[in-house]
Amino acid sequence: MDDKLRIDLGMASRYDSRQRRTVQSPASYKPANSPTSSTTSSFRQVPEASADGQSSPASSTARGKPQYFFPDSEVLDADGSKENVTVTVRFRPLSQREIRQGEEIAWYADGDTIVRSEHNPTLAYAYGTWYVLHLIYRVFGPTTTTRHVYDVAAQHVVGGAMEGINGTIFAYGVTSSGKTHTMHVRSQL
Ligand SMILES: Nc1ncnc2c1ncn2[C@@H]1O[C@H](COP(=O)(O)OP(=O)(O)OP(=O)(O)O)[C@@H](O)[C@H]1O
Repeated sequence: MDDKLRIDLGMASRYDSRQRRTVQSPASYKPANSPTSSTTSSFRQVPEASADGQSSPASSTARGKPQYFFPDSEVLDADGSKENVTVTVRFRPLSQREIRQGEEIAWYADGDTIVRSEHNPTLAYAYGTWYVLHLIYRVFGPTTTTRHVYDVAAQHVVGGAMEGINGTIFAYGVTSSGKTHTMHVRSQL
């Protein structure tokens, strides 16, 4: 990743705790080719492979045997309306130090849903683009307040938790990309 790309990726997910009963503990998840175990989304149960490599019917799965769940792309809408995991991208402004050092913006928020390369405008990630297996939901520019990011990207997950719906919000990005600022700093809302 370009070291001048200053983005902070937040991912929020929610799902009804009633569905949770059908899912094994995280240790038994086996997401297909997922770069991170925390990017769980909607899952479909895949018939467990028998010892000879053939799939056995789900109904023959013995109690206590591990069950594996894979991301099910079929449940995802192009508009993300059925997606339980969303990715939001937040750009922070260049710091004074970076400005002094002559660093430049490499990527920017082009509207609410597009991340575009400053150097190659034809290169962009747009709403609906798969990014680390999930859909970019919203893109926030450097003037966006943390309060607004929270309202758009996180409040519904927090509200869901109050109603008993499991949810996770986390931020990831390179060092100094703004994870703590986004997730923690109340005084800078
Ligand atoms: N949206 C923003 N607007 C203004 N300043 C910001 C913004 N995001 C981050 N900063 C500033 O950038 C610096 C780095 O941010 P922060 O500490 O949140 O990064 P981090 O991703 O948590 O870093 P690390 O991974 O090293 O812990 C801080 O000084 C912070 O105040």
